Amino acid sequence: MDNWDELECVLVESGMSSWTSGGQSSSFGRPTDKVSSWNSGGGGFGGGRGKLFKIIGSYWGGNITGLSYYSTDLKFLLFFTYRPRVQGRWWRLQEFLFRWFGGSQGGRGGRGGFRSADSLIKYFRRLSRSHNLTLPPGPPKVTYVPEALCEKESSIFAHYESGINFDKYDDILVDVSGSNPPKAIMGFEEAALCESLNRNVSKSGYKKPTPVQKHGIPIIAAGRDLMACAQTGSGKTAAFLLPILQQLMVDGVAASQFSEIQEPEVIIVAPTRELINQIYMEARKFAHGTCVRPVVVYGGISTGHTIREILKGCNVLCGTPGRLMDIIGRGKIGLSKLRYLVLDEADRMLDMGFEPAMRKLVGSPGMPAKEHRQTLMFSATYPEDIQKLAADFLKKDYLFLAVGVVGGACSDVEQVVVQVTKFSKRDQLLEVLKTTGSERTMVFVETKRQADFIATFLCQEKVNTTSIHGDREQREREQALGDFRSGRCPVLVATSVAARGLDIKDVQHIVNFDLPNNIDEYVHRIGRTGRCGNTGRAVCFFDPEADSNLARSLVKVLSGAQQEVPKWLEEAAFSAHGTTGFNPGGRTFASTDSRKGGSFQRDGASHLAATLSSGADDDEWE
Ligand SMILES: Nc1ncnc2c1ncn2[C@@H]1O[C@H](COP(=O)(O)OP(=O)(O)OP(=O)(O)O)[C@@H](O)[C@H]1O
Repeated sequence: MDNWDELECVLVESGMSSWTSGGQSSSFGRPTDKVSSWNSGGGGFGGGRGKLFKIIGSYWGGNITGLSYYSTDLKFLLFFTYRPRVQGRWWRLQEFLFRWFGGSQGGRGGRGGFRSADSLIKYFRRLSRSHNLTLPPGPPKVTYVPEALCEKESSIFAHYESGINFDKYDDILVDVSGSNPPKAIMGFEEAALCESLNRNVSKSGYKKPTPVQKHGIPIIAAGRDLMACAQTGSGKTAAFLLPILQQLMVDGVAASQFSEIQEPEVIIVAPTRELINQIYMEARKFAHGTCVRPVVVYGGISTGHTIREILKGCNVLCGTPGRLMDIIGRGKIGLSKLRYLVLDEADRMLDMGFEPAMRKLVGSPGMPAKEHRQTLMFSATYPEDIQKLAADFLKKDYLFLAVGVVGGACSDVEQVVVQVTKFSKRDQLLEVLKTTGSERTMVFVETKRQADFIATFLCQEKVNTTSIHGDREQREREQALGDFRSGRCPVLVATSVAARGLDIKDVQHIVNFDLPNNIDEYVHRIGRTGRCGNTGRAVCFFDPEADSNLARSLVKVLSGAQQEVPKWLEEAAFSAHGTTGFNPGGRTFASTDSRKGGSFQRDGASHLAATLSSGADDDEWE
């Protein structure tokens, strides 16, 4: 039952016919006859009462991925969600059931009378116990092992050049709040890095630090906790890796190859497999030729392989939350030596989906209390409610570093908003792609199904396209990213799984085919281009029927990044009620540290609503 540790199940009485016929019409999705690869063996699972369950298909709606089981005796549907607490699906499932059973939204009648989703769930739990149901076996073992990495220096230090606007970083306003911040450095030489780190920095093509590095490196080196916010593509990764590696070098760590339990000094977490892998590659690059050994763990690859890698020695453990907690739970990782905990894309790591996992991580046996470790958080966006929550993880005197406007889009990205209708989008996408030619373009859509659909459509139109989303196997995801990086497929259709952190050379265009529900997600998506002083272009399809809730925040992001705001969008914004607020600071820089109660205002409840309704992305994340 190992794989089902985090699993919850619920029974839904009757309603079978509507499900099998696909007639269910909840806004949360609909059942399909798609059966996940690991359960395609069909039904006949032995339940508490023998042959009770038969798989009728996998339920994957907009927000939940789960499985449906049908009990012929009991006339029940049984839903499972895989690692729901980690991935935030559980809440959605509750909400779905609540509505379905006559909760706040009325719904399908059914039992009704439940005062809360909680009481509904309690009822299902009791029901499940009274029928002595047992869970089916978990998914089969994942056997995928990624190709061994190339050890050639030319590959380790491969990088792209910073762009013409790199020096413009010097003009960005920076605000450090909190007591006694250390002085910023002006060049890498002031960072007092050891020889091997200095060598690796210059082999990476870094000549001078970006603002987040100028301020972040001395703050971390001074042992302070940090919440840092800087625009996409401005070098946050090196801002935390360099001072951490430097300290490890000073203290002289060496990964032990002979221990059954590895005790890393550093844990870095990030929300997606591809991003954590990229952070690992950066750590490997900067640690090249030193005694520090980084290791990466994430879902979709063989656990045995992962454990073998860890047991070769591990100082810096990079992981996605699910696999990280799994490995810690298996007793392969001891936490007592941990000195640094880094949350990249920290606002994502602390929102509804991941917060429980992060709390579990910091509450794990042996994990040093926050007073005895250094906790570092980085992102380009920081909703105020998340900032408040983040403070739980940080020492009281943490520093808040804001480079530019918190949540602001990178001004090196030209943003164009095009008014569309649901039905004109595909043709308009083809029009856009005619102008981009073979230049690398990422097309963001809202659901996995849509990603498959659009990728297939583009292939039929003879556009070399690949796709990445959470339903693809890890091997396929890596292949897709590889094909896109190499230019074999210059168009990548992606869900929000690729919105954050990915740093891919020469991505010149972003198309928001579907707008996300959350403006922060938009900022991250368009930040896949215009990185490190380079310029890029982002086209956004705006369907007034579907996207009006984003109009106001979009106008604010556009004007904050000195972009042209179309008149029709301004009008739409004027008449619409935005679901998400956005720092209206725009031209004048304003303090954005929530402790100051500064001018940065976001309606906490509405952010929550936006997070909860944020499309299909939740089961995309690790
Ligand atoms: N000082 C520097 N000089 C030159 N290149 C740099 C420097 N710092 C970082 N880079 C490069 O800039 C690119 C973007 O850096 P990075 O991925 O760390 O940005 P980020 O701020 O984490 O972005 P995101 O918010 O999208 O995660 C990388 O290719 C990185 O190697």
